[in-house]
Amino acid sequence: MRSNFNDGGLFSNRKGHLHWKILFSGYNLYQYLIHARKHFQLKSSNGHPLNAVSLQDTAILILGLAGKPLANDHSEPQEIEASVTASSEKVGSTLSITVVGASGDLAKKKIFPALFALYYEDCLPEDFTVFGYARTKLTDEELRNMISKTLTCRIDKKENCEDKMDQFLMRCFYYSGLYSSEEHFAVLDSRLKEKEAGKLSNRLFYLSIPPNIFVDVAKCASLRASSATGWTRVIVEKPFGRDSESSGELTRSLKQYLREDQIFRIDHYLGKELVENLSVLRFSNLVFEPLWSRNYIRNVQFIFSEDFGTEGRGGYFDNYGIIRDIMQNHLLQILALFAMETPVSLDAEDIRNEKVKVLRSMQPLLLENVIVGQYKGHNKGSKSYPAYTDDPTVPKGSLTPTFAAAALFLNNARWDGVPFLMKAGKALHTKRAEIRVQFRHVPGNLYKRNFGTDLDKATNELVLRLQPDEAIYLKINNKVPGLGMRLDRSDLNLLYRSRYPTEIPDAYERLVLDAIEGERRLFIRSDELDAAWALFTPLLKELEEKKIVPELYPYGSRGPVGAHYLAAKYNVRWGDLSGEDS
Ligand SMILES: NC(=O)C1=CN([C@@H]2O[C@H](COP(=O)(O)OP(=O)(O)OC[C@H]3O[C@@H](n4cnc5c(N)ncnc54)[C@H](OP(=O)(O)O)[C@@H]3O)[C@@H](O)[C@H]2O)C=CC1
Ligand SMILES: O=C1O[C@H](COP(=O)(O)O)[C@@H](O)[C@H](O)[C@H]1O
Repeated sequence: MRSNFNDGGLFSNRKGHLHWKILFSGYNLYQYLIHARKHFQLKSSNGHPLNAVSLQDTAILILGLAGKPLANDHSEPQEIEASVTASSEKVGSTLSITVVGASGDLAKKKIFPALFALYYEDCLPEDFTVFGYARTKLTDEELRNMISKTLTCRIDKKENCEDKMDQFLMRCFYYSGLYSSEEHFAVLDSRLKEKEAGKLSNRLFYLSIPPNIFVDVAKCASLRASSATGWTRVIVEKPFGRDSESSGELTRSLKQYLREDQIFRIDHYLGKELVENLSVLRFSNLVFEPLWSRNYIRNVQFIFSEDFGTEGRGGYFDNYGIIRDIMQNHLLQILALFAMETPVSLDAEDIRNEKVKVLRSMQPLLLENVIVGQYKGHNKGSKSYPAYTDDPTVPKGSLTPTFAAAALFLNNARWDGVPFLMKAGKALHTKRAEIRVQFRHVPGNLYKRNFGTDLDKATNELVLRLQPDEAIYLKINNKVPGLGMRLDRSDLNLLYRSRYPTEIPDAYERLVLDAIEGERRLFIRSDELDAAWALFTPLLKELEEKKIVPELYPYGSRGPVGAHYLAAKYNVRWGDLSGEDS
């Protein structure tokens, strides 16, 4: 179990806790809290003592046991949750995780492996159960066989891994049911109760299913399989609608059955290590924050590229396209984190308040600032690569973009006039995700003549490579050693695999753990979602109404040339095409 608390400091540096220790010594509160700490102090990703409140409520609970009232129905949800969390320690508590859509691709590829990794890292509570739920008929054993194929051990920690896998699999069970059947969820509830054995239960539902059945499942889970004693939370996978209207409708429907604080809208890019590090880099290093504005930054680029097509997911993809699949969520979320003002604290609401301000400050996205593309078939040597429209699940003549580039602007004092460029594409020449920050020219540069006419090539560029091979590097101009005065471009390079020889956790591990711990910072709040859709919906409607034909690009190429013209319009060169990268 990950623990946040510094043993020596718990009571001495928190005045209130010291007070309680004395006040409740008759209940052996110290022992109680130490025990609670051991079992409940899971550390969330913001590194804060999340359960400090719970410990406080432990004291309140004891006060309650001594005759004062406990949180009632009028309390804030978090307060109830905290009191319940605390009371659970008396009777023992358990966590039940139900993966709805357990037979699907995401569940097998990401969710079960993330749960195993958390178990292996001792991040799950001692008492937990995992249930798979889907329509496919499977026995517990068949589910275990299915998921065992995708569980992996950490490269750097192999010891006891096989045993741990077996132990984990023994905690996994399956129930086959329909997504809209309250009766089936009632049976699931009784199966969960059997495993929970009368303990206080916290329940997490992961909706790894197509979006058209989100609401059915939220309804059935909420009405028939909610925990009666602990918290119930629901992780919802994207897509959260396909425009403002459908997203608003989805939010309203979900909120018929769930409170906002129970809904965890996942954007797995927010769980990526380098996206987490973006704020650390900026706010904890004096050298970056003063440069973080229009005064020093010429443009910022958010680049996503995959070297494979929609293989197998064409049916889903054709209804969404690359703008909805990648830009409206992953890239825009990173942009918001990048551009936000310093939040009041690292608390979820403070960070999300700042992000939403960025999203609301975006200038409308004009069609003239967007280019779209679609990959076409291509032969290379003896190998042939299919066109997007060769996918049998894609309608012939589809105009759905598999590539898009956009120039966005923010209407605020910090970023006025700075182009924020996004580029996302499938079936390109490489698999990569990066944030690139290109700085302005050095005014009155003494070494100007050493760069020749191409001053652009000599600007500093900060690159955060999110994947693969995580790295942060800064392109600088440097004197080539020797008697002459020759400059070249070099990198100050932080290559993660050299500096941190441990395996980086998958984004899903961090996010599932945060959901278990009630840490909402990396999940999308409904107002963020509304603002993100408000930005993209008019553009998407215009593209569809005007039936804009995407520019074709060969499978495995660098994408349509239109992207260069778009960047050039703002005097920008795409950083990933400069050919001098580490
Ligand atoms: N796969 C990925 O890499 C990613 C997926 N997502 C999102 O995660 C969610 C799950 O993705 P993924 O696992 O790929 O999805 P799948 O298409 O594999 O669906 C998951 C499960 O849902 C059930 N299902 C599928 N279609 C229907 C339908 N029309 N009606 C009712 N049930 C259906 C099936 O289970 P059964 O038939 O057994 O009931 C299936 O195994 C989706 O919302 C997706 O957009 C997000 C990011 C990446
Ligand atoms: O959400 C999605 O993300 C994946 C890419 O995720 P990554 O973590 O492998 O970079 C993308 O392939 C998929 O189309 C999209 O729905």
